[in-house]
Amino acid sequence: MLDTLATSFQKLPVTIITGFLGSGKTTLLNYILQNFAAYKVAVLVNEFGDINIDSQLLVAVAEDMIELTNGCICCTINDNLADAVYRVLDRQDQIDYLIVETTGVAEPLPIALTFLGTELRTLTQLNAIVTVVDAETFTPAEHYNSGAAINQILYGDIILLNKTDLVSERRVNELEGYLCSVKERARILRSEYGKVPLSLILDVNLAAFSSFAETPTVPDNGSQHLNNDGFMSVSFQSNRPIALKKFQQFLDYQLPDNVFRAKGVLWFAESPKRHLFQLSGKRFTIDDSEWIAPPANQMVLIGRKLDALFLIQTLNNCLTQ
Ligand SMILES: Nc1nc2c(ncn2[C@@H]2O[C@H](COP(=O)(O)OP(=O)(O)OP(=O)(O)O)[C@@H](O)[C@H]2O)c(=O)[nH]1
Repeated sequence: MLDTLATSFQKLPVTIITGFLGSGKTTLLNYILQNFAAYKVAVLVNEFGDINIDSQLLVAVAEDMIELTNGCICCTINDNLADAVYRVLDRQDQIDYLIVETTGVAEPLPIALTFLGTELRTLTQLNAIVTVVDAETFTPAEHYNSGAAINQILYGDIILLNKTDLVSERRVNELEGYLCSVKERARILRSEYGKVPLSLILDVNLAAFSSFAETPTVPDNGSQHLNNDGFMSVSFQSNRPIALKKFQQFLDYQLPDNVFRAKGVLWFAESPKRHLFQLSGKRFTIDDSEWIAPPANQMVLIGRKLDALFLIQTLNNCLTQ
């Protein structure tokens, strides 16, 4: 019935952006939103953590954006993701393209199967899975510790070797060779800050050739991978400003090695600006912009076996008295 009805509609093209923690997914999404002007795009952004920092980093956070609730998309595959897609479809007169950004710890397969293995396949067209790889931090050995991370590569139709500005040409060539060897048919592209010709990653219809495109079922254990991989997130919020020196101390001496990724909007007592803090692997950046809401601190830290109490107490100690 739905199949017949759907033939009179244009299926909504869908691109899934996946990739390990901090690889550059939101940066790519921002670039797409700024440069895909001919299309009216809806994005579904999902975050691993209680506070949605990504939504604050996107340039076009408008009524088109539907945020999923906390937790990984593929853990809530039977309700949140599908519901959100139906909400987008309900307003399909306005939307030409759907982009789903997964969390860095998401298994891509259950997400893809939401589009391919349910009634949504009659209404949507999974176009491609784009996997962003951090050229600086990617090492096969570490990624193999995470089932989700390697599956992101294995199921990627397009692999974006990002952050090439941070590594040598030789390293990029080696990585490219490695990625070609584990994922023969993938389209591998190099990028800095996600900048690639959009015609190479959007509206490309590559997913039709993916190995799992014919798979008709949704796995029922999609929520297990978070526990298996051991990732967890810790959230910190405060309405009191941070003392810059104490925060520097925290970064230099107190930040545990098992915090792999952190991001947040920070309020420093010494500055009237809004500071965007990003930590990915060992590298961090702090950029400033103007406040668009009353100043406050919001930060999410992600890693394995985190000591939540220690992190929150230590960050609390960074606040001004
Ligand atoms: N030097 C450099 N930094 C980059 C590049 N792409 C992204 N970044 C930085 O890497 C950090 C993480 O980028 P995001 O786009 O937030 O990464 P993400 O994959 O969305 O992160 P999660 O959703 O937390 O997994 C940010 O500080 C970005 O500015 C790049 O090509 N070169």
